[in-house]
Amino acid sequence: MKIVNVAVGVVVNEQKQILLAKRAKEQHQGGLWEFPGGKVELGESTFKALVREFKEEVDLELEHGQPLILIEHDYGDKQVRLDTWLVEQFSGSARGVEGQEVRWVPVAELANYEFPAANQAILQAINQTLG
Ligand SMILES: Nc1nc2c([nH]c(=O)n2[C@@H]2O[C@H](COP(=O)(O)OP(=O)(O)OP(=O)(O)O)[C@@H](O)[C@H]2O)c(=O)[nH]1
Ligand SMILES: [Mg+2]
Repeated sequence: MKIVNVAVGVVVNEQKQILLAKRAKEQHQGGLWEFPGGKVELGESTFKALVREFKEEVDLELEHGQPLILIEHDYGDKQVRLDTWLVEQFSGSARGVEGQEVRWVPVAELANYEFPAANQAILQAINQTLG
């Protein structure tokens, strides 16, 4: 099966809160919380894809980021590679452009949210880096 390359952003604000968005019911892994992001297009760098997706989905301008963790996960119906970045430099104020719920969540409260299975490794990396 073809693997889907996804750019995922863990955006942290000055209060050490992380931006989450709720995936729409009809999307893959719908109804669960996610770190915003999306599919990398042909010829696009991961960070460029991340900048584009954050503007499209939550209206934030990302300025700088660093690689956090690369995860490959097989959902059975879909195989994904989540190239996950930590972003502390950004501007704008987050809103759900596609009508999705968005929320700034303190690192210590992330455990209260339901994520797709692939995200467990991201949560561990966040705890190790910011926790
Ligand atoms: N953005 C994002 N995608 C994730 C996360 N965890 C995870 O397994 N995924 C998976 O990564 C895949 C691609 O993400 P996406 O649906 O956001 O892609 P996209 O924005 O280009 O959306 P589209 O397919 O509606 O155009 C999905 O299969 C999704 O289930 C996460 O934390 N954030
Ligand atoms: Mg997306």
